[in-house]
Amino acid sequence: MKILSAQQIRAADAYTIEHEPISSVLLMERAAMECAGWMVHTFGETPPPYYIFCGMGNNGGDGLVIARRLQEQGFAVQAWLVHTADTPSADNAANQPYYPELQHIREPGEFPLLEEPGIIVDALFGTGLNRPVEGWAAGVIHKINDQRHRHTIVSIDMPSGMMADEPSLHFPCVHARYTLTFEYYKLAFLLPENGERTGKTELLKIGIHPDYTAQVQTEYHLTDPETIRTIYRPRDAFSHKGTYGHALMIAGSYGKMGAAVLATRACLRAGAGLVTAHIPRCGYEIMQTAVPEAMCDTEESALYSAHFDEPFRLRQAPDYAVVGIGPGIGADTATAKALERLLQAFHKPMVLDADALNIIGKYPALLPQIPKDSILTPHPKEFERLFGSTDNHFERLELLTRKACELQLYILLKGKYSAMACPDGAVYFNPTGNPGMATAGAGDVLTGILTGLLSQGYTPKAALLLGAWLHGLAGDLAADDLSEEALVAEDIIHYLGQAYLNIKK
Ligand SMILES: NC(=O)C1=CN([C@@H]2O[C@H](COP(=O)(O)OP(=O)(O)OC[C@H]3O[C@@H](n4cnc5c(N)ncnc54)[C@H](OP(=O)(O)O)[C@@H]3O)[C@@H](O)[C@H]2O)[C@@H](O)CC1
Ligand SMILES: [K+]
Repeated sequence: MKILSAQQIRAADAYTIEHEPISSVLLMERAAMECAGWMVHTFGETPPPYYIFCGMGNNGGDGLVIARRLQEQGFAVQAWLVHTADTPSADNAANQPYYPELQHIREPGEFPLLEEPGIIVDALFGTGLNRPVEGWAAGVIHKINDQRHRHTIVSIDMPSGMMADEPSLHFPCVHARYTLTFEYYKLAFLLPENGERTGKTELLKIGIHPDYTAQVQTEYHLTDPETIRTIYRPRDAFSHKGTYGHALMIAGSYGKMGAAVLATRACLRAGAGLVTAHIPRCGYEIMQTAVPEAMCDTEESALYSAHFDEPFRLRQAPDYAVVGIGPGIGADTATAKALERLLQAFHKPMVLDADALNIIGKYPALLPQIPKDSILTPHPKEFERLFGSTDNHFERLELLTRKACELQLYILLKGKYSAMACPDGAVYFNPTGNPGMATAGAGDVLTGILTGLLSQGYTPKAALLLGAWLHGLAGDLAADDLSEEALVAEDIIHYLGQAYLNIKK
C-alpha cells in the first residue's frame, strides 16, 4: 500500500474529482458518510453525545457533514465552527447552511463546557496544515486535550496540529484516541514520535480513483496482505530438504545460549532445509537437546570468541546458502576479528543482528565489507551506534534510507512499524506485531526467520518483507491466545505455522 505525501493526496483528490467525475462537495459527503458510519458502528445506537469541532477548511467541512448526518440519524450532536481563518473554504461554506444549529468559537473563552462525557470529533485541521497552530487556536487544541480523560477523542483524517510528512512533534496537536484517516496512511502516523497523538488509526476508503493510486510514484509503502501473498511461494511437491538450503546460524556464548536456541529454532520453523548452529563448546549439550533438528558446529574452547581462531571452519562458510550472525555472540575483540574474517570469506547476502551490529558500530571499517544485499536488523539504539543520532524520527528515516542506498544493504529499523529501507531507496513499513513482542529474544527469532527465508531462496527483499510480516503476525496470533503480557519469544516461534496458514487463506 502506497503512502502519499499531503501534496500527492491533494492531487489524488483532484484527479478523482476530474476523472470519476464527482464534485468536490460530494467527495466530502462520501468521506464524512464513512466517518459517521464508522462512529455508529463503533459507539452503537445509543452513544453518548457527539461534540464536533470544525475548522474553516475542508477538514472542518467534513466535520459539518458528519454533524448533519449524525443528527439526521437522531443522535445528540453539538457542533462548533472554530474561526481559525476569516473565510471558510468553498465546500465548508456550502455545508454550513445544512447544519443551522452551528455554534461559533472566535476566542478560547468561548470554548464550551462539555458536561456529559461524550465523543469529541476533532475536525479542525487535516492535510492542509502547513505551519504550527498558534495563538488562541492553539488554545482550543489544548482545551480539547484537557478533556481527553473524560471524553473519547476521534480525529478526522489527522489529529489536528500534526503535519502529514514533516516533523511536528513540538507543535500543539490533538491527542486522539482514534484517527479516521482517508484512503492512505500518512507517513507521520508510522513514526514513533507521533504514536501517542494518533491513537488507533482506522483507514476509511472514500473512493479515490484507483488509476491515480496505481500510477503515483512514492518511496514509502506499508506492506499489506496482498503484497505478502504475491511474495509467498508455495512448496514444490517434488522438493527435498536440499531445495530449501543449508543455513549457518552463528550465535550464543556462555550465559547467552538462549539467543542461539531461539534463532536456530526460528530458522528451522521458517522453513530452512538444514541448519547448522555454530556455537561455543559450552553450548553443545544445550543446543543438541533443545533443537535436535539442528546440526552443531563447535570448538573445544568454552570461549565463544576462541572458536573463530581456527581458519579451517571459516573456509567452510561459503558452502552455506546463508549465514545469520549476531544473537548473543558478545562483542569482544576476538569475536570482532572473527566477524571480519567471516566478512572476507562469505560473499552472499547474510543476516546481521545484535552483537554483530554492535561490533560493526565499534569498528565502522567493517561496514563496507558487508556483502551487498545483506539484511541488518538494528533496534533504535543499535541503529544509533551504527549510524549516529538524529534530531527527530523523520531525519532518522532519511538517514536510514541514505545508508541503505550508500551501502547497498537492506536495513530493518525495529519499531511498532518497523521501517525497512532497500538499496533502491524504497522504504516499507511493517504493520504486524504488538507491544507484547517487546520481550527478550524476540529479535533473535526475527534473525532466525530471515535467515530461514533466505536459505529457501527468497530474494533479500522478499525475505525481509515476508519475514517481518510473519514475525509480527505470529506475535499477534500468540497475543490473541495468550495476552500481550504473557507473550515470550518462544511463543512467536510456536505460532509461526499459524502465521503461514493465515497468509495462504
Ligand atoms: N484529500 C481527499 O481526498 C479529501 C480530503 N478531504 C478533507 O480535506 C482536508 C484537507 O482540507 P484543506 O486542504 O482545506 O485543509 P485543512 O486541513 O482543512 O486546513 C484548512 C486551512 O487551514 C490553513 N492553515 C494551515 N495551517 C494553519 C495553521 N497552523 N493555523 C491556521 N490555519 C492554518 C490553510 O490555509 P492557509 O492559511 O495556509 O491559506 C489550510 O488550507 C483533509 O484533511 C480531509 O479532511 C475530504 O473532505 C474529501 C476528500
Ligand atoms: K482533524
